[in-house]
Amino acid sequence: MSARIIDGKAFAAQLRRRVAAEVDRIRSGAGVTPGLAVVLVGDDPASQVYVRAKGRQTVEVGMESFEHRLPDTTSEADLLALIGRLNADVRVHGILVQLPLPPQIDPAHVLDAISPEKDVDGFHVVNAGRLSTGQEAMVPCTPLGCLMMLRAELGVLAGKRAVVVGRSNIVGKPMAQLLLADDCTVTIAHSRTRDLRAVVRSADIVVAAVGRPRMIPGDWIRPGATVIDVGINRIAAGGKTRLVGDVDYDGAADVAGAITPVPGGVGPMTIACLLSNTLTACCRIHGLPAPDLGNA
Ligand SMILES: Nc1nc(=O)c2c([nH]1)NC[C@@H]1CN(c3ccc(C(=O)N[C@@H](CCC(=O)O)C(=O)O)cc3)C=[N+]21
Repeated sequence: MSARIIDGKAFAAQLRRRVAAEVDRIRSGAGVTPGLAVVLVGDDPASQVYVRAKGRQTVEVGMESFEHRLPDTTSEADLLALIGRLNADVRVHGILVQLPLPPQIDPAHVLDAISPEKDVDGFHVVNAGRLSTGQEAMVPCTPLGCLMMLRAELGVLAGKRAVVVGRSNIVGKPMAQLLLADDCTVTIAHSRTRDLRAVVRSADIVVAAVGRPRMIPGDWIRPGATVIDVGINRIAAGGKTRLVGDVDYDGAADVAGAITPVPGGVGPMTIACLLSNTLTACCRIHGLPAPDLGNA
């Protein structure tokens, strides 16, 4: 066990304190209170836990929280109508529609209906395009949190070999764009990658975002590498359940230079970045200088 443990929980608490101070500043200075609307369709228990955590932390940093819980029979038209109202609501600066959505609703229609400047998830195609062309964007929360932890751990990332395992629109692809913008040499690996072990083994930075419990063994990690584990997988363990990442933590911690734990790594940073993005969105909407909280 030699790796430094990257304490995402402490990191997130620190980011929330900075967000809270900025919220205070713009409330007293400009008379504006940032507001975040979270929409949950259906009653998936894990989603309810996250939505509750988001609502609580939003209020804790001094923002307004608007929660909308809709039945899992909600039609796409009704959800789009709600998004239209939130787009027009001047108290709302950020809109998050919790994914996944029930099968009768096409997530692409929903994400495209959210006004890009209120798209604090950064999932709208306009924000994806802006990120990939180096323009000011709303950046997806999970990769943004990973980038902040990497910068804090390593300082300058330029020239590092980064391997992102996973090519999802919400983590893998935007993560690769952020690392590229920080001048890393980036490889995106996935289920069809040949000799994944050798590819991962070449990396100074490994970001694992596949959603398969412990699929990356410790002996794939280059000694001294920095490992960011995005996976949050619930597995059965002795009659109970526990959370594990996409990386075999115990094995990787023996060889890595630094590693994020699960839980307590990327997850808490995701929510803190959501609050940071809401503050950023609010500042942009009101023409206020957006604070630098280590954003992309
Ligand atoms: N539009 C949308 N945006 C999201 O950002 C989004 C989403 N939909 N759908 C679901 C996923 C999941 N997600 C998590 C956030 C924090 C933790 C988190 O803080 N986890 C704790 C553990 C919590 C536990 O014990 O269950 C940790 O890793 O330490 C986990 C998962 C955001 N998501």
